[in-house]
Formats: sequence, C-alpha cells, structure tokens
Amino acid sequence: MRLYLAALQLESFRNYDSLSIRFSPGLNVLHGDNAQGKTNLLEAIHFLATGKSHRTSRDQDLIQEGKDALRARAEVVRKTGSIDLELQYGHETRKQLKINGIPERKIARLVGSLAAVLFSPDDLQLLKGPPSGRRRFLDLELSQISQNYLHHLMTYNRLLAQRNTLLKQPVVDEGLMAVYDEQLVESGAQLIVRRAEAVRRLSPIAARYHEMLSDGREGLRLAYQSQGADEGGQPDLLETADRLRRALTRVRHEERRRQVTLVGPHRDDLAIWVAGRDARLYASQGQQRTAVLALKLAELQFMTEEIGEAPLLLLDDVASELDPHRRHYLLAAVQEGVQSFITCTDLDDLMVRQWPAEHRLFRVRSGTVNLDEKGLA
Ligand SMILES: Nc1ncnc2c1ncn2[C@@H]1O[C@H](COP(=O)(O)OP(=O)(O)OP(=O)(O)O)[C@@H](O)[C@H]1O
Repeated sequence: MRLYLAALQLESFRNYDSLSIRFSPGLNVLHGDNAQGKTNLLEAIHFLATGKSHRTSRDQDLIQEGKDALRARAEVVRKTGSIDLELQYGHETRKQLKINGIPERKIARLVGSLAAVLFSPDDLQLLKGPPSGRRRFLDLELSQISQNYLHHLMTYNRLLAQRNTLLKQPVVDEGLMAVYDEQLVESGAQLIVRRAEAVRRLSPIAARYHEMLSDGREGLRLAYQSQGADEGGQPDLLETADRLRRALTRVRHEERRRQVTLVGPHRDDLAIWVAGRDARLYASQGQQRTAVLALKLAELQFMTEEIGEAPLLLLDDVASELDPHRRHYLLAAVQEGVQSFITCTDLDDLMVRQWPAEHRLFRVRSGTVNLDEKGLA
C-alpha cells in the first residue's frame, strides 16, 4: 500500500502565483530548465508533509516576493480515505493548519496525513557534513511517523534555548536551572531512546541495500552515538535519563564557563561505518554516494513499515548525480508501489525506457506546470 498526493494547489508560493495540479499515483516527472520552479514544487510538497521547507529555516522566503501570504493545499489519499490538508502562512500571521477544513491549533497535527522522503544533491553531504545534518535526517524521519516524537523534539528545542539563555546570565538562578535540567533530561531521554531504536532498525535495512549497491563488496553499519546511550545497545528510558543527568552534572562547570548546554541529543551523532571504517572521515566520493543512497532507501522502507503505507519519494535532480548502476537501484525503488516525484533538466538521465505505464510528465516553465499528454513515450 502507498499513500499518494492526488492534487496540489499553491498560491503565492515561491515563483508560483497560482497553481492547481493533479498527479499520478505512480510516477511524476517534472521536467524543465534551471530556475523554473521544479525544486519549489518539491519544496511545497515537503512543506505540506512536515510544515517546513527542506532548504530554508526562514518560512518568509517561501512567500512569493511582493505578496503578504502563501497558501498550500493538498488532497492526500490514504487507505483510510482522503484528507484535505491546508497550510497558510503570512508575513503578519503565523502558520495555520486546516485538516479537512477544520483549523488545528498545533502544526504537529500534520503528522499522520502526508509523509515524504526527499533526496536532493545536498544529501550527498550527509556523511562528510556536520553532525547536525545526520541528526536532522533522524529527526525528520521520526517526526513524520510519530506526533509524540515531534512533541518531545519541539519541547526539547524550546528548553534548550531557554537553558542556554539562562547560562548566559551573569548570575544563574539555580532553582530555575534545576527545573530546566529535569525537564531537559526527560524530553532528551525520549529523543535518545527513539533515535537509537530507529538506528538499530535502520542499520540492517541500509546494510542490505548497501550490499546490493556495492555488489556485496562492502558492509555498512550504523550506530547512534550519544552520551546518554550505549552504542549498539537498546537503551532504556530511565537508564538514559540517569546517564544524561550524570553527564550534565559532570560538565556543570564547563557549561558555566562556555555558557552553552554541552550534553544532550543536540550533540549526538549518527555513526556510519563502511567496510569497517568511519565513513564520516574516510569515505571516498563513490562510497559516500552509495552509503547515502542506501540510507535514503532504508528510510523509505522503515517509514513504510511504521506508517503501514509507503510515503512519497521526492527526488530532486539526483539522477544526474548518480552513475548508471546506482541510478538503476534508485529508479527500481521508484517503481515498487511508491508515488514519486522526480525533477530533471535532461530526460535522458532517467532511462525513460524503464518507466512504468502509470506516470505523468509535466513541463515546468517560469512558475507554470503543464501536463505533457504524450508522457514519456
Ligand atoms: N519567494 C519567491 N518569490 C518569487 N520567486 C521566487 C521566490 N523564491 C524563489 N523564486 C524563484 O524561483 C526560481 C527557482 O526555482 P527552483 O529552485 O524551483 O528551480 P529549479 O527549476 O529546481 O531549477 P534547478 O534545475 O536549477 O534546480 C528562481 O527563478 C527564483 O527567482
């Protein structure tokens, strides 16, 4: 089973003035020159799935230049029925969510409507880039399958910001600090336990994909690295909270000196080993591509298992970044009962002959999207 996006409407979103479009439940190819709006379209889908853009943390950037507010609306088909999802956001108004026409107070209520795995050229930096990218990879995946996780993540981030502000005061209020510490430990332990469990499950799935992609030559292993968890073990909530509490006590003086919170899930990392070596340090270009692809395919499978339906697969110009062998595996995933959206400037990169019958080809040109009736034939 898969969930799918049947229709999308945009108003004043990036370079889309007004757009209304219906998609294939199978493959959707978005073809056009550079800077026409292909990525903006995937960004809109990601925005509806997660409440956030995948490439900016500044929501204002999404509003069309010269306009006051944007609107994005999706018709999502799930096995339980269809869902009408709407997000509005303005320079003067905060983000507003409606599900089936009913306003929801919390954006976190988005979880459970639309889910997506996005793969863009930036992801190729996942291995060699800073740990924040790898934490984000885990957070995005878990936030989309669990409202509870998203709730803890938002709580943790808020507490962390408050605690860091407190640490910067000339005189630290010890009573308040003790309260923050306890709350931070509580939500932090939740994040660590959920992330570590997800990594434990992702590891063998990613290893399987990796083995296929490297013709069985190289093994891949993932581990969650945290001061609050045993590497590889299955952490227990109380034990993790205890560890975190002890770690906070240990770094107490150092934190006062540096005026920032030094332990917790915001400092953790996802370790990736390829052929027994730390890929974050040693992976070659080719090894990085293979490992990232294996991670993304594993994410898709893991989310499918968790949600009970395959999420959307959004591929932003990645086919051109991969060699034919890796591309073949990626495109095979596209055909296995997943609704996918692929942007490209050159259709030849997509190995058109292998495409399933259930597809639509769209031409994207300066903020307009037109269905090409001939399709990929
Ligand atoms: N807030 C905005 N208001 C209006 N136009 C915008 C806004 N943000 C971006 N754009 C425009 O959107 C276009 C970029 O679109 P997009 O990033 O989707 O390109 P693309 O079609 O994916 O191209 P490429 O193949 O180069 O990635 C640019 O012309 C840019 O000026």
